[in-house]
Amino acid sequence: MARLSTPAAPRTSVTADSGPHPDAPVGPVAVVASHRRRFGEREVLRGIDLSIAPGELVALLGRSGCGKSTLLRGLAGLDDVPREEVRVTGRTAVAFQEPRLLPWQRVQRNVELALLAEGDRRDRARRATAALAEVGLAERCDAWPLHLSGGQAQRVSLARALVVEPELLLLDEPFSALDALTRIEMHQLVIELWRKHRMAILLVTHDVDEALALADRVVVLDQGLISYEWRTELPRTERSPERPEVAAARADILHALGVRPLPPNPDRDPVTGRLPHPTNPTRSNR
Ligand SMILES: Nc1ncnc2c1ncn2[C@@H]1O[C@H](COP(=O)(O)OP(=O)(O)OP(=O)(O)O)[C@@H](O)[C@H]1O
Repeated sequence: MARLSTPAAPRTSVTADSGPHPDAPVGPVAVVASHRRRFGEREVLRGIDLSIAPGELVALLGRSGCGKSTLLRGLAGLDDVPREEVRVTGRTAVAFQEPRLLPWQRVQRNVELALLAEGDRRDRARRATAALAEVGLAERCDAWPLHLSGGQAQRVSLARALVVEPELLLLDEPFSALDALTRIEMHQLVIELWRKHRMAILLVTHDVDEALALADRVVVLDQGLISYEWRTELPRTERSPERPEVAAARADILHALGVRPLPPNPDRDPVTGRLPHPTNPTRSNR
């Protein structure tokens, strides 16, 4: 992975309710240009162009196997990609779908290990403690990973990513294995952390509603190419699914993903909207 050297300069806000840190560089934190990736005979990425601004929160949506994680791995420096195709400025950190904690190390040590090349032992411990407090786990520093709930383990994974103070945080479906309520709490936590630290985030997800609720920009990947983009400056508190522009974006994104809308019930009267007299009560309100 190549890193851009960019001059430090102030930058204007990219969103309605957050934006880059005042000290953030003026240029993009990541630039992907005509990026292709082949595994054997199969070309998984067929010419991706994507630029991520400092402080921007981008959601990457796509069907299973379309190449989302491949693109993320290239950005994270976990794949050998040509430097002219994938350039990243500053630090990156990744949180995956599985927390990937070392079970033989306590929570605190799992987070400290992300800093192995930095500072002295006391500094690493202090930063890990602070990161764990930020994700609400100050009390669990001495716990073993096996004693954590799924949501807690995912919080540790987030703390381990945050502790390196990334300019670009890469999240690869980090909420998909969580129950619905824990997922909502994690969404709120990610937004709080993002507002506070103002790093850019690339969130890989299958969940259209999660993407619409969290992102400034939703990018759809289809058959190795970006097929659709939606940008918004709507504050997150005003993105109810009923809002016409959100509903329209949802329909467009589903269309871009190849999901066809449910056809209207042919039994319903097109003028009155009423269904015929219910001979079968279980069908009466479909
Ligand atoms: N190291 C590899 N070697 C061979 N094939 C690979 C490798 N990594 C990924 N692939 C293939 O590339 C394709 C895209 O994989 P990728 O994991 O990027 O998809 P994805 O969109 O993230 O899928 P999912 O949503 O299911 O996680 C898949 O067909 C996968 O099998």
